[in-house]
Amino acid sequence: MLLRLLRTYSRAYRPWIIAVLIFQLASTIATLYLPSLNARIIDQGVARGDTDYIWRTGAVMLGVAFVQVIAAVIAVYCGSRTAMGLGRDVRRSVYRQVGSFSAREVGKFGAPTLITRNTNDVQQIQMLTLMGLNFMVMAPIMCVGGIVMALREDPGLSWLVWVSIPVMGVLLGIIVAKLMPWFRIMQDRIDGINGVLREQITGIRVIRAFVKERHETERFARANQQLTDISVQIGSLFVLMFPIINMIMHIATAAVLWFGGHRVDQGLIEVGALTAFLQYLLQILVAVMMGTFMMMMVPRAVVCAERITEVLSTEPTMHPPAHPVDPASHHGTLEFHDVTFQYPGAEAPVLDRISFSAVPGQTLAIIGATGSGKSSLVNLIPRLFDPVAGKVTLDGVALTEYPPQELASSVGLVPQKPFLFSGTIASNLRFGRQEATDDELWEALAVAQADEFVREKPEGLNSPISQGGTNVSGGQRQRLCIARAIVTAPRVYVFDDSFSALDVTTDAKLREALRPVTRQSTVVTVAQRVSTITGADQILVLEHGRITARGTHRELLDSSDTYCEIVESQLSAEQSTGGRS
Ligand SMILES: Nc1ncnc2c1ncn2[C@@H]1O[C@H](COP(=O)(O)OP(=O)(O)OP(=O)(O)O)[C@@H](O)[C@H]1O
Repeated sequence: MLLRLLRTYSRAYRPWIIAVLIFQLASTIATLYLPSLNARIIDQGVARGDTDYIWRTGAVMLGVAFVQVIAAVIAVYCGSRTAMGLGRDVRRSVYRQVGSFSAREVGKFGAPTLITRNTNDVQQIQMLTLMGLNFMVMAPIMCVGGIVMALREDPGLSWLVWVSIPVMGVLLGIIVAKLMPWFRIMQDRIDGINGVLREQITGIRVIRAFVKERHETERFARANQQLTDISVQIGSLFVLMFPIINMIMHIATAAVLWFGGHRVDQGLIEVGALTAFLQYLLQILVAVMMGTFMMMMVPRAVVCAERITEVLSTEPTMHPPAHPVDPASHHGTLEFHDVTFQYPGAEAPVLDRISFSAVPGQTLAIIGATGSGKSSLVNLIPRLFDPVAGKVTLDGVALTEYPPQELASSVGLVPQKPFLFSGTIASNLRFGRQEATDDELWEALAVAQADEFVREKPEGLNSPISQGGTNVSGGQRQRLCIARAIVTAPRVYVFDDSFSALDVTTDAKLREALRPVTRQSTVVTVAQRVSTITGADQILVLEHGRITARGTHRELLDSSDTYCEIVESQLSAEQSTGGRS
């Protein structure tokens, strides 16, 4: 998974990677050459008192060291560019993929893990690439080159090399095998803590209102402790790792000096060669150490690559049509034909064989108990979900065959939970139609009964809006969302309980102002308050996902007991008796 991901995304950086290889090779060869030059200075210069030789070889050493530094700097630069670019590309792909997800896929993963996967997980891959390009090239060359050079200096001490490397290798294998599942748990726990934090920050007001701070603090503490526990567990292996490597290096040094000293004594090698051998052995072990460091990162990166690939390979269930059909007319006639809808994983459908049609210039209202499926129904209109059976058409064309852009500009949804983006009031209002003029924005605000409070703000249309629109009140947010839909001038307006946060007077004024604006359009409105839908041309009564009655307010008062119950529970006794007579 990791290799496939790296292979795919490193393709664009081939020239840079080749440059890294060349310069790392140059730098490593230079590093390997230095101890042997040093040995020659000792054996042929110092031991024989040949100052000229020392100067000449010293100058060569200086030149080699200079080449090594320059090559290393260039290699690190190229490696960093590659790693950062690769990270950016993976992030972009994940972002695009998540952008193509329908609510179904987003619901399957959950927002916190999608965020972690596109930030923390990609960062792990980026780090591995960076370290890999810097160390993974250098470490094997240094290791093999070091072995060759060390054996050239004294084959008699070669057994020291053959013993120390496998010891390190076995240790590494054990540790990497242990780390792999732990890293998977760690990434899951990062998801967990992100999820808790996100929920708590979003619901901070509710938490305070219900004095649940202590409970929530404990919940966070639990998630935090779980992450800490696994981090400590992983850390304890890291802590063990480096002393073990150090110990092996010290034992190897002592062994080289002990056995090498005897060989010098016996005249089998010279002091300079012994020094070079020691330096090579240490270089080999440092290379193994670097490899170890890399290996430590690999298990975590493998887990991250799996998680990223899972996102990238998830097929969005909602496809844009292969051959989009442009409707012959653009009026806004909306029809549901025997539509059944079920949430993924749910046991039963939430909408059962729903059929109705709504025509331009008319208002269709949907009323029903909480949980009866009103929001689910209207969410099908902008194609947030697709029905599992039946079809929804707009001007005679099934939504599944609509060009996505066309559908987006045809349906203006004001969601139940109004949401604004960080920016300004103007940038939010222009969300659906960038070219709208300031005058048009003010007109929309006036209809939405929001112009007054916007005018009161010193910066007017340019007043800042914070993420989610948290710096305006619930009612103001709702009105701005209504204004945003008006600016788009869609063929179908969908108001999902969009007037609930407004007081009765503002609600009435807004409705009055909306009438001329929506004259040419179809209006679908979900309402809790009967008073807001009495003027609707058609009212659907929804019960457990089924339409149990339909008609105008008057017709329903005569025909639907459920509707009458709702009316009686909401309107004053005077109004309801007046209506029945
Ligand atoms: N994302 C979801 N996944 C699974 N089930 C869901 C999801 N959203 C809603 N439901 C379920 O679908 C049913 C209908 O919900 P819906 O939100 O459409 O009702 P509603 O009539 O709009 O309610 P309200 O008036 O409270 O907004 C409920 O039983 C709800 O639990």
